[in-house]
Amino acid sequence: MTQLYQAGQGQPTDEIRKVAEYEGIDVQKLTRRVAKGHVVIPSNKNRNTKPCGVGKGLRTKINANLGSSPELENVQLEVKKAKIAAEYGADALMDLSTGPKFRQVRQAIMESTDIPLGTVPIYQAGITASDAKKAVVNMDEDDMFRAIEEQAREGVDFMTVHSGITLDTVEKVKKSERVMGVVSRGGAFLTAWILHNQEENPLYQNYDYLLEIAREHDVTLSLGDGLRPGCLADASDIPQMGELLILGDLVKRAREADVQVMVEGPGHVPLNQVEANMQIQKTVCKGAPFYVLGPIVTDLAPGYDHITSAIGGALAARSGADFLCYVTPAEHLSIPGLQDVKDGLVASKIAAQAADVANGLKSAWDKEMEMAHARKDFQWEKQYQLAFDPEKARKCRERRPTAESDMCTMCGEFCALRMVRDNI
Ligand SMILES: C[C@H]1O[C@@H](n2cnc3c(N)ncnc32)[C@H](O)[C@@H]1O
Ligand SMILES: Cc1ncc(COP(=O)(O)O)c(N)n1
Ligand code: MET
Ligand code: SF4
Ligand SMILES: [Zn+2]
Repeated sequence: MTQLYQAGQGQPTDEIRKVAEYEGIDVQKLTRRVAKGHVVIPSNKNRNTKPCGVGKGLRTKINANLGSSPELENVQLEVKKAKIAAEYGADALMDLSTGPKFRQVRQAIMESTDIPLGTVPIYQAGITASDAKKAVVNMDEDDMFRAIEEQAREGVDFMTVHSGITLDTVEKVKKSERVMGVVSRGGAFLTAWILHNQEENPLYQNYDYLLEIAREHDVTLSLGDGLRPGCLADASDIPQMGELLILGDLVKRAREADVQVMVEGPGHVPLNQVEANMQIQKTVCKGAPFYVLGPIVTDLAPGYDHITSAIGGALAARSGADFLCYVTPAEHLSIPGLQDVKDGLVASKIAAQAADVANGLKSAWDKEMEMAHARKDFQWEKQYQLAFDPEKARKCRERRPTAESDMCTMCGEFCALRMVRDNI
């Protein structure tokens, strides 16, 4: 019995009750939203985590990507990244490991954190095939479903499946005038597989089997955007939209099978197209939670893509996105380090809060009011405590202290707040 099934019977699950409490919303209302598929709570039956609700009316959530690559693999480093991500407010983690010790990394992350974990099982299938059969394109359907099943048993809470990459959408990519082709890693594995084998994507062809596994372990599916744009010029093009139409159909089928489902989205999108992208997804996918990567709104800032994506992320979350995948300053340049993880998270938290305030979320406004009062009253400790990055705020003030606490070195004795307070 899945959470979606229970919610459909009007029965709030323990997870629904907990999320309703954290978010300060009515349990029955949340149960209805889960039943409709407008909210998902990724929570595998085989793992205990702090439940995190994603979707309509809830605080915008943040995911932090981590994991090893063939170029850098250190299990303890990934555990440290997971801990820093959790410390700076990540609501979920994705282990995107592609190094040989991917199992150890996944296990260590699950053991050292209590927040929901997502994965992309096609990576495991691809790496295993690359190792045992010489190439990713030599993986077969069994390899794919074996990876999904193994990870579902281990307790992975949500899984990205690129089921929208099909013979037809691959054809659309070939015919298109895309500059960047395919930039999604899972999308590339499956596009290459289809081109090599000239067969339909098993994750599409046998989607019902995928749903069976997800239902058995109550895994939430995250329908991958394998054809997301990799540069501004490719945004909102025919391959991206063609894939989205398929995802809309797959959302419906997941819900009919009582499997929770969300949808992944772009990517690299000019600011003026962000809102339309959110509205189209919400319409085509019938209100399914939308999980976006950025969007990055200019490609001219490598080293600062946490900022380019926070700008896009704020507008996206204001326009319907529910879940922001952080982007770190290392994006497009290298695997992120610890500082990158922290900087990426802080930037996403800013984007999410900006959107939550604009969307009128009470909990977001409450914090803004607390900060306003702490500032007015020169309560520095309180300000640090409310800050997304307390350490940085403290360092900034303490490097130039003032003799009196009710001012800072910006204006000194001419402190505006103090001048008016003393004369009113
Ligand atoms: C889809 C997103 O996943 C990110 N991504 C892929 N692999 C890793 C990794 N090992 N660590 C962190 N992020 C990763 C990419 O940078 C892209 O933004
Ligand atoms: C928001 C989002 N989009 C995509 C992916 C998967 O990465 P990829 O598609 O590159 O395999 C992800 N982990 N999160
Ligand atoms: C081509 S780099 C791989 C990830 C990329 N940043 C993306 O938008 O998906
Ligand atoms: S440039 Fe780097 S991040 Fe982009 S697809 Fe290639 S290896 Fe991955
Ligand atoms: Zn990119």
